[in-house]
Amino acid sequence: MEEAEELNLKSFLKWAAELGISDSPSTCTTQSDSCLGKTLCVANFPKAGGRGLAAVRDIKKGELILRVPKGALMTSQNLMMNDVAFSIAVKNHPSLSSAQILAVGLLNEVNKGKSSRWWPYLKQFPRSYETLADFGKFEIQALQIDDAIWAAQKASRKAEQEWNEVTQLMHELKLKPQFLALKAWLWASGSISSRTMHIPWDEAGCLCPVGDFFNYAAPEEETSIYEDQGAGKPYFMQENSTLKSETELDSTTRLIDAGYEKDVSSYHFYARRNYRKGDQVLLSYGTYTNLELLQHYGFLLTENPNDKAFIPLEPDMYSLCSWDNESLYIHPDGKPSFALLSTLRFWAVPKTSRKSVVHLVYSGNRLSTESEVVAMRWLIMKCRTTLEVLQTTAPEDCRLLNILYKFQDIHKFPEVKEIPPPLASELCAFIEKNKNVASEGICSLSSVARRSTERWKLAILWSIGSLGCQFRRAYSLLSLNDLQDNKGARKQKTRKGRGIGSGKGKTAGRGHKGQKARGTYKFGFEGGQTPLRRRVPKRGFKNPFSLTFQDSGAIGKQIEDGARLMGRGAELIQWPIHLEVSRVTARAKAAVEAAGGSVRRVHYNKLGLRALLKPEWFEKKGRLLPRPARPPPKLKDKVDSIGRLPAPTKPLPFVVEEAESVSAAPA
Ligand SMILES: C[S@@+](CC[C@H](N)C(=O)[O-])C[C@H]1O[C@@H](n2cnc3c(N)ncnc32)[C@H](O)[C@@H]1O
Repeated sequence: MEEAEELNLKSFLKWAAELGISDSPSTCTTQSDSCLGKTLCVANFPKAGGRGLAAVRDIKKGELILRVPKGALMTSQNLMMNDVAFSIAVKNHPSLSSAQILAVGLLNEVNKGKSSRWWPYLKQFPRSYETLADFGKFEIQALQIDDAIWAAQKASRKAEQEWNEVTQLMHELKLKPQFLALKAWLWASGSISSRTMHIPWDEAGCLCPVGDFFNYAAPEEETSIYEDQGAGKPYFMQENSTLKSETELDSTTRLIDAGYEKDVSSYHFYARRNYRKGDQVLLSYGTYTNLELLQHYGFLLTENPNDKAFIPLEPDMYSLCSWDNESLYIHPDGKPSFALLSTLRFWAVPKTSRKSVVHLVYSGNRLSTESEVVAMRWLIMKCRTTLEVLQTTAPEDCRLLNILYKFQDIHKFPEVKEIPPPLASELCAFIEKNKNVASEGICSLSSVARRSTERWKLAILWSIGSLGCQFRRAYSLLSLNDLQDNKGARKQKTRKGRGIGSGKGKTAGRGHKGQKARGTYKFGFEGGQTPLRRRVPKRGFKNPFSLTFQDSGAIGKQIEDGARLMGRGAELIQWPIHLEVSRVTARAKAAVEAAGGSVRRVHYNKLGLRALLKPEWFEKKGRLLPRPARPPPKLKDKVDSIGRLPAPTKPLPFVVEEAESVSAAPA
């Protein structure tokens, strides 16, 4: 820092301390020489915003690091209160916006020079800005992309129009001729655009001494959630929002890093994260794309997580899209936004099936690999055509950037042959127009030309860094598992035996006669050799005549081949009971007979058992009940009688009639 600048800064910090600005609000600093030094100090960060504020000690997240009282804020209200002439003049121009009034008020104070109470502060303002409104025609064209060119043209048109609107007021205030010029107006409106902070009572905001020394860092994710809800503005920048007091929000849950606090009538700045001694302390002005940063603040971030490259759709796609154009963009990593992706997925499915997939698309689902590939191919093609229409390629832009850096660093002009052809004519014209040749033949750039190169560099940086990267990254959207064959790369399957015209119609490529021509053979046939099922010896035996009896405790379970009475619990039988079962064990029989009862082994075959247990089945089918089957000779000794069908309703007459029934049974 030069000596004069250092002195100016010193006197500014003293002036600020007198107004009550302090970086240690909790300690009393009435007679201090500087408002800074306890928590923050002014430092230079060439790679991150130039002049900024650094931590002089370790700072914890959420700590209050700077307090600016209301009286120290430069607002239209404040300016009018201290200048009656300005206040009267403004009242005669009710159509002016609050930002215009603040900008005129700023010029009015500059016009007063040293007699202005804000003079120490005004000397800290930059001499010029690089916002889009300051871009000349040449620099605007260097942006290359239509949207950006249009935004820059609109910004400079708006600035000119606002200047025309305030000229009358500036004349009434009798400003010096240099402050009536467009250049002065651009400076004033650039200051308002890039240095003001939000206050709830004035849309134009306020100029906040020392507070406007904080450089910018993009908001972190949790902050942006809240910002999204406020349509792109951080919470503290939204209208009607008053900052919650320190007591309402504890330091760790604080969502914002600066804001006006009504209850203490001051602007407060909080640390958004932990800082080590010497770190630059940064502030989030809001969520901005690089083009918006360029438009409002005149700088770009090399890594901006909030950057967007907007994608215009084809006319037929807009009818399928319910999102506004603002949400159709590519992220810095090249991935499409949710709105863009779902619109493309919807467009990629055939018209007839769109109705059935609409809910899937809007819940973020992939529909099919084919539609995904179609959507991504369209996006890649769009990015490619956007890049192809640019006048210069990325490597050419990089070369040009190098040349422009050389301009400033060593004041040496490149040989024309070093310059890539598409740029040569522009660059040569620029050099010719702007070079100053000193007596020894050494060339240098005028200060105007140097500022112009600054903006030119920003325009190129934007087009290669911000926009180009996103479009180029979009190429890598397709992953390996999305790959598929080109059309025609797969041969159609030969359809055999479908007409002689195909050449494979008559014998279908199988030749004449024989097993191969007929082509059908038994399952397991191995061409005549001993088949596997005969080569391997049999193991085990399954008796197809075996019967499975449930034991008599299984009454209620499904009975398969009959019921067998077992001896378990035989001691419990104390009354005479007469039983018919399929089989009985000796112990069970002895127990039943000991109690005076009897057990008889009755033979039913499977069908008979079914008729015994489920006679209704036969009735339902309209079939007659079968006749009871006789036991096979092998089982003759194992049964006492054949069963009876239908099921007996009365107890069997034992003892006397038994002999008769046996003799009546067929042999
Ligand atoms: C509120 S002022 C911050 C202090 C400013 N550096 C100064 O010296 O007065 C905003 C301006 O600082 C610069 N700036 C802030 N953050 C920046 C960053 N991260 N990278 C580059 N420039 C930045 C831009 O020129 C912007 O217009």
